[in-house]
Amino acid sequence: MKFAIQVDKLRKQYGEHRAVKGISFTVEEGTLFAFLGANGAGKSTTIEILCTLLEKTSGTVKINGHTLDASNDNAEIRKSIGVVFQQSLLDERLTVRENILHRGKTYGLSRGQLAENYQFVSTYLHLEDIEKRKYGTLSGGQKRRADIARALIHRPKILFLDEPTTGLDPQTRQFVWQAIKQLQLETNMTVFLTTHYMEEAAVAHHVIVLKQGEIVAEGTPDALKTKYAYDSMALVFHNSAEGSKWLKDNAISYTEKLGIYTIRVDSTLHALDLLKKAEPFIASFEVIKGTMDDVFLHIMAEEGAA
Ligand SMILES: Nc1ncnc2c1ncn2[C@@H]1O[C@H](COP(=O)(O)OP(=O)(O)OP(=O)(O)O)[C@@H](O)[C@H]1O
Repeated sequence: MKFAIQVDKLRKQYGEHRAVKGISFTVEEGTLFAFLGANGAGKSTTIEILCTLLEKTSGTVKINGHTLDASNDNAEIRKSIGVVFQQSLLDERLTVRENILHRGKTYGLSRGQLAENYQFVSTYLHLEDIEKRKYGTLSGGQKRRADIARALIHRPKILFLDEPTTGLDPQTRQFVWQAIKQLQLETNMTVFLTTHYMEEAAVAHHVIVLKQGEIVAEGTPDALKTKYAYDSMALVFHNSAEGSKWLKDNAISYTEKLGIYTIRVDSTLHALDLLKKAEPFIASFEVIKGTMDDVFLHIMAEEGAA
């Protein structure tokens, strides 16, 4: 197994404030890695350190085999990563194409290589319709596409994205997110992202939940869902009194709201088993799968609200 990122006991202190408290984790090459956390958890601080933009207080960090803060390594790290932050870095007065090509030149790419790379980013981010427009005139979603294209022009091994879809409308968010996922899958690039959207974290290979500078949970989305979320089943009975009696007689705990009885189930098969037994009483039912939202809420509640 090859690691794109290795972080060991990373700490960051702003004066007296301990923003990151000795976290350790690894990111496998070619995976999509999601960093979750409530506001102020330390996500941006961590990502800025990994991208060489902020000095760490202590700990070791390796990016693509280069050790952060070792001689010349930070320059090598910068060449091998692409970064998209919440604030854009593109020039409002230049066209999208000019902005991206200008960025490519700062990496010393040859004319041929630059043209090839531009074609690559343009295809993935669908730049055809916006490349001739000035960056300052674009919508939020169009800007985001250009931001990501700029970060990819030198074909980095790792793409860092700090809340890439925050503030976008749902349709644009979906579009940008599809492009990121497709890129990751088809080019085997490592993608490290912070996000507030649980459905985005749900498709990551690995998720870390950060709280007040510490890792409070990590694993695959499935493992986290198994541990922190559960499936439930909503039942409507022909006769509520008879239905609730059946639940009580079978020692099944439930909550009830407006005649809908919700019970916890271990799995879909468990739900099926219960349905067979309670069939004479049931007018309708719905099995509700546990979500990453449940995971996040559960972890936040468990560890005390931020
Ligand atoms: N330059 C700074 N000086 C002092 N404290 C800071 C500085 N930058 C961040 N902090 C503090 O460090 C903690 C972590 O902040 P950080 O921005 O990394 O969190 P975050 O998880 O990215 O939050 P958000 O989701 O709101 O962006 C917060 O308590 C924040 O107030």
